[in-house]
Amino acid sequence: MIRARGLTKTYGDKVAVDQVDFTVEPGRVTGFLGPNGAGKSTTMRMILGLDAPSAGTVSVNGHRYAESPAPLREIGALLEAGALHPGRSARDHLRWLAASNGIGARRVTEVLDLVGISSVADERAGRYSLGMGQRLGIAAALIGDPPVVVLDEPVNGLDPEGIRWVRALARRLADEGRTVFVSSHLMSEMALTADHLLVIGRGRILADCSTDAFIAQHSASYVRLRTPDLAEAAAVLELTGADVARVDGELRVQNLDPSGVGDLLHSAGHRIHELTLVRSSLEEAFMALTASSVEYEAKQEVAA
Ligand SMILES: Nc1ncnc2c1ncn2[C@@H]1O[C@H](COP(=O)(O)OP(=O)(O)OP(=O)(O)O)[C@@H](O)[C@H]1O
Repeated sequence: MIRARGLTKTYGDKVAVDQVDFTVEPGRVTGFLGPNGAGKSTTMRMILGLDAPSAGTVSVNGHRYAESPAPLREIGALLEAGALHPGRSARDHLRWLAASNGIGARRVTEVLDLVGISSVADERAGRYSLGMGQRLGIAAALIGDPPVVVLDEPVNGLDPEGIRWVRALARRLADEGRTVFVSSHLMSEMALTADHLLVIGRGRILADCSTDAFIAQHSASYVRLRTPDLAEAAAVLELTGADVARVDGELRVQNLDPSGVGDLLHSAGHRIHELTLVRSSLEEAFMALTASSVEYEAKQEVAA
């Protein structure tokens, strides 16, 4: 598992990650969700020992990454695509990685098959599409058969088939009992991929809960009502304690379901032109949750 305690990273005056505590558990996909600049990559770089924390600690399987005798067998990571020698083939790149970590050459063939690029494995990586590059990056992450896998924005730039593939792979890795930590700035993507969510904004953890709990808590709904008798209908509904707002010539009703609204208005003799249950999207919930952090960023930049 991955465990962060008081994890902090500052760049000059800028606090990129601010006293963060979290645990990423094995056997499930944990989504690391936050808007651009929230601190996801910085956190992941600290997990991998690529950046030193300014304060606090982060450990992988109980110890710091830098203390691991065989890091690629401990944790596999996809950080950014394209950090690859363009003249080298996928197979050579993976062979070199395997050899320098004491991993047998057979594993190279296995991971090439696993990510589906065996047929182009001897081509120069410079010719690869973005999707193929991402698959190669994932192959490199998995070469040591690590129990912990960290993927930073793995679906960025992928086509729908590639996105589905990454999702299925993350699921399979978690089902095998691994710790899978995947970052994204897209709520909709995380809702489909992750069992558990860690939401970060302005370097702070804003939510740490199951995806189901997040959806239940944040996907607000209301009943949209169109009627020629707006004021009277609102009065009838308010008498029952419903929360009624008048917006753009319609009523928005909370605390009552559509059949409750319909029955009440019918018995009071009002005509109904529309009765719809409207659910706010998860994307909206996520934007609302992280809005203050984004606003703060924007204001800071304007001030600077
Ligand atoms: N090397 C650095 N020097 C100065 N500031 C940095 C550095 N790296 C990151 N930052 C700042 O730290 C904050 C967090 O950045 P980080 O890249 O971790 O965010 P992120 O959530 O991964 O966003 P994105 O999705 O845009 O990559 C940002 O405000 C960024 O500008």
